[in-house]
Amino acid sequence: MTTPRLEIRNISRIFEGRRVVDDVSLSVLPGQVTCLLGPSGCGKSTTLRIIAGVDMQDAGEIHIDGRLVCDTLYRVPPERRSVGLMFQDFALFPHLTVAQNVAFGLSGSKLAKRTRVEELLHRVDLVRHIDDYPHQLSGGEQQRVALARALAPRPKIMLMDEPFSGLDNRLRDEIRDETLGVLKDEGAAVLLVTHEPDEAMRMADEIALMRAGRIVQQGAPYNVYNAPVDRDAAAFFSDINVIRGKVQNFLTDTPFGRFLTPAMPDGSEVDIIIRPQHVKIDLDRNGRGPHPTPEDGVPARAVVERARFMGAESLVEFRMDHDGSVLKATVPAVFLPRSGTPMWLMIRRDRCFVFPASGQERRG
Ligand SMILES: Nc1ncnc2c1ncn2[C@@H]1O[C@H](COP(=O)(O)OP(=O)(O)OP(=O)(O)O)[C@@H](O)[C@H]1O
Repeated sequence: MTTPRLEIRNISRIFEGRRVVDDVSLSVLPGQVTCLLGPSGCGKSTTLRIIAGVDMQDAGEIHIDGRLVCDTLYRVPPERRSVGLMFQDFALFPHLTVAQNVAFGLSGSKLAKRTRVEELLHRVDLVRHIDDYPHQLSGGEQQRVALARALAPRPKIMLMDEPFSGLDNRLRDEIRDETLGVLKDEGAAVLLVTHEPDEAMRMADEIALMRAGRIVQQGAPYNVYNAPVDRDAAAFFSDINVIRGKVQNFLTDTPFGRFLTPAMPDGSEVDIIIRPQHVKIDLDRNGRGPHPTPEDGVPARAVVERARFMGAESLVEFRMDHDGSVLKATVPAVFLPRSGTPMWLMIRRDRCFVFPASGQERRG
């Protein structure tokens, strides 16, 4: 089995009596990108700062390549952990050229340093700017220099805290993809903090979903998206529709048909969750809809409340006939039916998640 490049075990951090990082464990293999994903304030940056060695945990251990670097008694100083850092506001030194910035953390002969600087500037496609100063570069170019500078000493681990959030949308995707390519070439283990699900889906080999100081789910993006552990985990990645029902004899009846709910006790309420892109829309034919199918269950009637064109897709909101709730559907095309148009909706059963009902309703 490969030894994780980075392993943190049962890390906790308490600020003013509040456990902002709560028993967090995770590992990152060499060459792997793990995204620590969660809403603002959930403890992502604190976790990263502890790994970097600029903050100290109250409990737990950090191991790099199988060697303990920090517990509550023993502590390798930050500069000896072979950790590269890249933050959103991790500014370049304004009075140094691009080459001098990249060479900043390097030791060795002048020639060896120059070779490494040129190699990295080739990778990030900035050789032509080697003697320029930061103010002569665009935001995206500065970001690439910061990446080259962080990678120059060949860190075993790269810690990145929202590194792309200062860039405008158009640039961001390009820089993300380019950065990923460079990180993969360099083979460092990467732990990237973000609150944006899209960024995590785009960058990560593995996502660790964090909430209120804890990691609630960890896995490949495909699994975290398609098999969320609970309703909030599902809702973190997209809008969701919630259809509530009551369990009877291990089954739950809904306007979209009957669902098997074997693990739920009789009389309990369940939330059946479906993402808008997995709602199917069909026309109303004189009050009749499509036939039920095993894949999509029973159609339920609704009228269009409003439809909006979003660019890559259209978002249609429906008012359901059976209880007046609102259901959202997205269509990857221009589809803008008039308000009040009757239609039939079906839901893809293989894409439904069933959880015990949570306290707060999120319908309509
Ligand atoms: N030095 C500190 N003293 C007291 N509280 C702190 C300190 N640092 C962080 N916190 C608190 O700990 C919680 C977690 O903060 P942290 O910065 O780790 O969250 P985050 O998930 O990275 O959020 P964001 O995405 O907004 O940066 C927050 O409620 C924050 O106010």
